[in-house]
Amino acid sequence: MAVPPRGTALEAATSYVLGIATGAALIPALLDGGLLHWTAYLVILFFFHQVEYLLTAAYRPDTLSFDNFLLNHSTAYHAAVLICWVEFWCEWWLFSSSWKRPGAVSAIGLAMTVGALFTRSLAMRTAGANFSHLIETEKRPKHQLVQSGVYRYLRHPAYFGFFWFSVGTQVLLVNPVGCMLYALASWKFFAERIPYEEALLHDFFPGEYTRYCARTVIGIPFVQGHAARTRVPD
Ligand SMILES: C[S@@+](CC[C@H](N)C(=O)[O-])C[C@H]1O[C@@H](n2cnc3c(N)ncnc32)[C@H](O)[C@@H]1O
Repeated sequence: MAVPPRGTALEAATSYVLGIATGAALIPALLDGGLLHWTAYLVILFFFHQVEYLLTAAYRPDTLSFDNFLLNHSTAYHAAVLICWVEFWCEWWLFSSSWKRPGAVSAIGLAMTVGALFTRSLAMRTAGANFSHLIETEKRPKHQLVQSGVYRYLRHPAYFGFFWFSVGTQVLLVNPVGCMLYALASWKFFAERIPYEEALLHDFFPGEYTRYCARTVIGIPFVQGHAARTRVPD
């Protein structure tokens, strides 16, 4: 089958059709096997990656590429996904009749992933053209500091959504090892990325970003922002 060119609407449409067709074919068999949580995980993961691409296509078509699916962003991500799949299937094989079954824990995980996906999508929509998957190191003339909507309360709603989504997927799968691994790996990633991004934003919007930081929270436990470089004007 011919592969559509990268970064085009045809590519997005093809992946949608393939994803939905494959998913639709698998879902009845998975549900018959009592794998409601695994099915929900696959569906929500599919939507997560699609939404990343489609919102970039809508608001930042200038940066659009296959990378915006966030499928190939790091080896660590692929390793984490592999470990969580291995954990799920080993535990399912051993404990499918007891604690590994879908129940209250997976319902909490599902609520976490849906809430986190919603928050991240809302952030991308609110930030619009000011959002980019790669941190911009030069201020574009049209770059404005977004302080409305979900950014009124959360300083990094997209990162907040990503962090809780990643942990939520492991709660949904009732993966104790995956929960710890994803929480630690995501935490480390954002504990390094957020201060770096904030240092740049202090430079882009001197004073204004400091005042904005003072009235907003990050929402990822124990992650600190970057202290202001400039004095807050009186
Ligand atoms: C991947 S986006 C993440 C945005 C934000 N940290 C969040 O979690 O919602 C990274 C880009 O967003 C920009 N950015 C972050 N916060 C912003 C804000 N409040 N207003 C405008 N641009 C922002 C940064 O300059 C960076 O290039």
